[in-house]
Amino acid sequence: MLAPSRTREKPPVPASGAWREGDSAGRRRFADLGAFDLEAGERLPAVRVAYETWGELAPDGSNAVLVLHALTGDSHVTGPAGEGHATGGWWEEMVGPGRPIDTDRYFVVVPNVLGGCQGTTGPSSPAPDGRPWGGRFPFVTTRDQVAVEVALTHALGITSWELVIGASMGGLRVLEWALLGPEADIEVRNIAAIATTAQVGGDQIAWSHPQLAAIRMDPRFRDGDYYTAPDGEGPHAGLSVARQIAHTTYRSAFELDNRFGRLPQGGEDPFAGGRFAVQSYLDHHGDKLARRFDANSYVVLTESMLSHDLGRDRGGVENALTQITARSLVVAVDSDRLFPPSQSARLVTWIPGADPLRIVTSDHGHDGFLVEFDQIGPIVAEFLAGE
Ligand SMILES: CC(=O)SCCNC(=O)CCNC(=O)[C@H](O)C(C)(C)COP(=O)(O)OP(=O)(O)OC[C@H]1O[C@@H](n2cnc3c(N)ncnc32)[C@H](O)[C@@H]1OP(=O)(O)O
Ligand SMILES: N[C@@H](CCO)C(=O)O
Repeated sequence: MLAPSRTREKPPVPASGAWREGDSAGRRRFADLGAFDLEAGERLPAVRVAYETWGELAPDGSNAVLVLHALTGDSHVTGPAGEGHATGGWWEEMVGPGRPIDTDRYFVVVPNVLGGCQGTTGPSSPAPDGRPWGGRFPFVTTRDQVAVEVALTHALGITSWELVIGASMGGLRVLEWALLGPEADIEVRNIAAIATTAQVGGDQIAWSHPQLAAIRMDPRFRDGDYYTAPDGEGPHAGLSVARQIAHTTYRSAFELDNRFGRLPQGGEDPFAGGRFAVQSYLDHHGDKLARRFDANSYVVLTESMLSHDLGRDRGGVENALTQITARSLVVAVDSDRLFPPSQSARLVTWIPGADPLRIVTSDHGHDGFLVEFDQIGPIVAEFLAGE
């Protein structure tokens, strides 16, 4: 895991003049933030962040909201497909004019995460020698990802966040933000941590293990250096299998049994080489991700999630949680078997003054945060209104 851990005294703030705003692509804009020393000891000599914004920053800077996406999400939290985006926003019902995170009122910023494949520096970005980083891309932690988001915040001239909100892997960063933001002189007034945890545990590491193996064992993975492979092919099969394993954990056993049960897929016969419908469903989600996501980023981001331990170098999880000063909302999905409600309850127990745990009722498991807008929307709106 991590090389000898060292506590960063302050997240890196680029020296004056190191930051410059880059060009844009569609709605996305780019910020070049300079070099970053990573928690595990390596250095990224040049970090670029792709981000999108909605709304206007108030003259006193008091209305900024940071939305942090999950594993395969991106900066396109709302808005139509097109302008560089293959799909519409992944939290369309949550962010926009008159929606729970109201862009008529708030200035909403959504960065793409460090290590991803949507414009922020990641394994497919060029290394200093001009070739893609590929398998040479360094190990990054949740804290490194937040350190980059802290630098983006400074670069945008934002000194306080009214709300930092995210689910799943986004929620991991929300919790780090609650501690690293104030250390970097950025006020974090409210946090909303949805379907997430303070410390990735044995069950989550276990589910990740065969996903990482599926990608690495694909002969087309080539130790991560497949971008320039002669046949132009990457480890799509391995990535698809990884997604199928993950997707099973994103949905509930109840849903899979009741929605698909033992139904065969279309005209296929499962006893004669055909598939059950649930197998076809997983094939579909696996193939769809393999067409839109980079396998190296999947590996880097999965490993960054495994690094997540809010208590590392902070005297343990509970001690770390007690240092959170933001007003805090914690939301769990009752059928989430990946980030179970017990892990959310732990947050509420130890974050001083946290609102009572809000439980979303859903058959859809962890993915409830992407489905149950009728419940999550009012919960977030009520939390913001209650400030
Ligand atoms: C913050 C972020 O995480 S952003 C990333 C979010 N997006 C993703 O994760 C992309 C993957 N998609 C999903 O996980 C889900 O579609 C969600 C969570 C977005 C929405 O959940 P639901 O509305 O319940 O969708 P569901 O799980 O039923 O999947 C629907 C898809 O499965 C397909 N499907 C359903 N049954 C079958 C079957 N038997 N065989 C093949 N395909 C099937 C549907 O045709 C549909 O395909 P499409 O998405 O290409 O149109
Ligand atoms: N569907 C979500 C699940 C992980 O939270 C994603 O792909 O990011």
